[in-house]
Amino acid sequence: MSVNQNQEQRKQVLDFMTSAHQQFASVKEGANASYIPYLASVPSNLFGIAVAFTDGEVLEVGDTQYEFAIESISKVFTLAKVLEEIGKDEFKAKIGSNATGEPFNSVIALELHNEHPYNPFDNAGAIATVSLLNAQSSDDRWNQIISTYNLFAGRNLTVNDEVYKSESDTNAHNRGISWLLKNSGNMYTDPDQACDVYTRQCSVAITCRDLAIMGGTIANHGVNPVTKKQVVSRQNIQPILAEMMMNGLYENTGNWLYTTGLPGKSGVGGGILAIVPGTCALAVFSPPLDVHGNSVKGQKVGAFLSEKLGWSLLNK
Ligand SMILES: NC(=O)CC[C@H](N)C(=O)O
Repeated sequence: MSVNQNQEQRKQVLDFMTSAHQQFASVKEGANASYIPYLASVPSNLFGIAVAFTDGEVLEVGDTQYEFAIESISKVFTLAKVLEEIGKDEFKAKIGSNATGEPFNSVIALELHNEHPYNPFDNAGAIATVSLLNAQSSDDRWNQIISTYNLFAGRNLTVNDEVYKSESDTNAHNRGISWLLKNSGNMYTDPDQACDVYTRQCSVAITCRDLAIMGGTIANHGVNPVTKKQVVSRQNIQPILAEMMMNGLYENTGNWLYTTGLPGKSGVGGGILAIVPGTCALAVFSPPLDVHGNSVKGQKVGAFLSEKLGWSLLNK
């Protein structure tokens, strides 16, 4: 493609991002997560859209520099690290790749399956995934995780201490899940340590731009499009995208796939990530969530841009 054609296409993407922002800014549906007190206090009207292309160009509209809590989107990047460590076959045997159809923190889902986790995005599987890292100590486990995230983002990320404190004070349910996993032999380190490191990973502060670049690394077959560093091997991209496609937005994943045709992942901090393999990643930040914990505006932007720009993988 000539330079001019490429610039023309990028302008078209930016124009659609701008019209999505204008069109959906006034949407009032949804509510901030409130079960983590800090998240309830984030201004609900913040709204950012960023797209990172595999050549490293990043387009941004709206509040793309505001730092928000990554929450469950972190699960994608810890999954990547653990896949690198133990390989996809062992991962599938120990954690899995099917949906439970239940909420992300469901204990019933765990009980229905002999307390075996089902996938890395429900909390049970996500905490078990953290526990699978071969680490000498809690600090070592944490350092392995944050250094992976830094490679995905191409900069040093930090934990939002207020989020971490708010979440640590209120994570008894997740600690309960961790001990159930221990009970059934599906916890590979001290349950409280795994839950604490998991809580810290959910408290990492990212901007919408960071999230687009982190996703852009997946879209770019594991190579960070900005730093050009290989962060995850190509063979692990398909398992990551499969998990996203199957359960990235929990019980609303089917509706998301129906409208976008793309693997996605949400977090209760208001972020949503969508991957267009080989092309780009879309990141949206808007705190009000649907009842399943997915950003309302994020889902609308994903559907709109995928349709306008022909991103769907199910219509090639
Ligand atoms: N879906 C989410 O983003 C949930 C993450 C949150 N830290 C929790 O464990 O409940």
